Amino acid sequence: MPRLWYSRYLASARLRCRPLLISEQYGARIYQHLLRRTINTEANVQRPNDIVPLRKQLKEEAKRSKSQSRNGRGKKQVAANNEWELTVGIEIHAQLNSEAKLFSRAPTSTVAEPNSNVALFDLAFPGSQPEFQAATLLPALRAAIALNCEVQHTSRFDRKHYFYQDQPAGYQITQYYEPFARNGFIKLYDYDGIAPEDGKFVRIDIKQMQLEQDTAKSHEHPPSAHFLDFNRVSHPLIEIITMPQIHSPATAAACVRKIQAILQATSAVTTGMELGGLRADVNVSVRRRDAPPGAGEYYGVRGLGQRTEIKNLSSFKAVEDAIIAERDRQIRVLESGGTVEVETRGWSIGSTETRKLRSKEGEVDYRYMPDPDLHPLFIDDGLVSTLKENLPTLPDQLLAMLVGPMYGLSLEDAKPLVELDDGARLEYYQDVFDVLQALHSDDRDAAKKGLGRTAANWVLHELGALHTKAEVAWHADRIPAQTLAELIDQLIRKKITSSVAKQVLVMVFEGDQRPIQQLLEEENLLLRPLCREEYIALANSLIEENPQMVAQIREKNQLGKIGWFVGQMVRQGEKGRVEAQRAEEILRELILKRN
Ligand SMILES: Nc1ncnc2c1ncn2[C@@H]1O[C@H](COP(=O)(O)OP(=O)(O)OP(=O)(O)O)[C@@H](O)[C@H]1O
Ligand SMILES: [Mg+2]
Ligand SMILES: [Mg+2]
Repeated sequence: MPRLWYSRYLASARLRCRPLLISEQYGARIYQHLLRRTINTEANVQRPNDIVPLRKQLKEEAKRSKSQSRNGRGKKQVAANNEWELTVGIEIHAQLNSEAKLFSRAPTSTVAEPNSNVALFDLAFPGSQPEFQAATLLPALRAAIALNCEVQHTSRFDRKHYFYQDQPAGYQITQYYEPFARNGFIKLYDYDGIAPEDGKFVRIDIKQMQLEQDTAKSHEHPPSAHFLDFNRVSHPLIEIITMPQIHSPATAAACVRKIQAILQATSAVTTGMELGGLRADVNVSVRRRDAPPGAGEYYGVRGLGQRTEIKNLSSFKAVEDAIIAERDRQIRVLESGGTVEVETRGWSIGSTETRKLRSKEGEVDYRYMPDPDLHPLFIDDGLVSTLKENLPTLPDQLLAMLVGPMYGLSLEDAKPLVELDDGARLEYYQDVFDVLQALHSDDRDAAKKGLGRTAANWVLHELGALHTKAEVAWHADRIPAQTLAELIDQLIRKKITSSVAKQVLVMVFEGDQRPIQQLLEEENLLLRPLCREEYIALANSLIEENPQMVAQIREKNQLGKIGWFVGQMVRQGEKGRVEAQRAEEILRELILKRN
């Protein structure tokens, strides 16, 4: 057992919140007692400096897994899939988008100084009582409705007992016997990234959703110290439990990804997996396809193999990789005549093996019991139907809209727009599109058709690439939607060339604040089109200088080389005056039509 710095870290806590349901006088006494015990806090709190940022860990993990698949892991997987059936059920814990904690009025901010958002109840001070914060129910209900669950009229809170330093009360309050939502489902399509063997569509049932408290955050300081930050204690969570109906690692990852997208679309959560707002436990079992059904059963699903559970996965890739590793481990155990033990296992980013955390003997008996301090939760049907009517558009509906006639996008462009930057990219895209549409309000339908696709190309690829190159996170304010739309408009109206548009985009991205029209005029970038004769003269001089290339195009039909000539014309022509499309037309005429 590591030595705990529990009391010292706790002593640095500043209790900003009022104690709940206990007298002011009592609360004030405890508060003063805590302050008196404060010991040189800043000096004592060591910050971890050896922790590698998650993004970096994920990048390294991706590199490693690439080289692993090059080493032939893929082949083994196919062989394993033929003989053995994998079964997976997932438990997802998601932090709700709520200002208050589940049972106290302490704020839920995740960026605050450690131990600054803590009420006495969160620390299980004697005499403090839970006070259910009804507002936390709204994001939970939006999530349940979006996941097609039946919201229960009555649900209750239970205590799940275990002793660990991240849980000051010695129990977690959860909804074990009577959860607030049951019998939901999620639909996964091929475009969600499900495994090819799952075809175009699978439906995964959701057994239930329950409300529960989060635990404190432990900061490990090897070799023997743990610091505890109680800000996260009692942050409201929902646990979403799927039925054991997933049969491939890719589909499991797609399921978690889609649940996250739905939770984000309904503002049920504020952050996703990368920022720790969502964690997944995966339960894995295997069974031989040609053997009699196994003895395992889970709520009506029979014939399952023995499951193990891998806790606390914090990326979609980790979900997929941990399942692959655990499936392969179980197959190896069974093929060598062993049995799969009931176990809780762990997974580290970049690893190739799951590791045992505790076996059945080590499993905790949670001694569930109804919480005597909390009323049952009664949820009114009227509230559920109001929320249902006002539910935001869900990812599948958004995709359908983006590939539909109004925006006309390909699925390849629509998917990242929906998924990137927690919806901020899509919002920006729609703003750009709206301005463009307004600028073209007098065009006929046919002319308007390309607007959606052009805007997507600039938002996703051109502007996206600038962010990537500058290694900065997406920021919608960097180029206001109105400005980008005006720039695209100049391009569509052929007042500038596409290389000028890209050049201007970089200028604005780097801070040029001039309105687009003014910038184009002052920098002399507006297109003064060449006449046909000028294009022909330019093209002819290039054709004469490069007879071999011309011969290759004419004789070997190497049409791709026309692109090279186009590039040369754009470069050699007066700055910003040569339009690529027009140049290609002329080149094709001069080079090809002679034959
Ligand atoms: N044999 C099996 N193979 C694969 N998955 C299974 C199997 N049996 C059950 N599961 C999955 O395991 C999960 C069990 O979650 P549940 O919350 O009901 O229990 P738990 O894991 O014991 O509880 P907790 O981890 O919350 O303390 C479900 O997602 C279910 O689909
Ligand atoms: Mg569970
Ligand atoms: Mg579990």
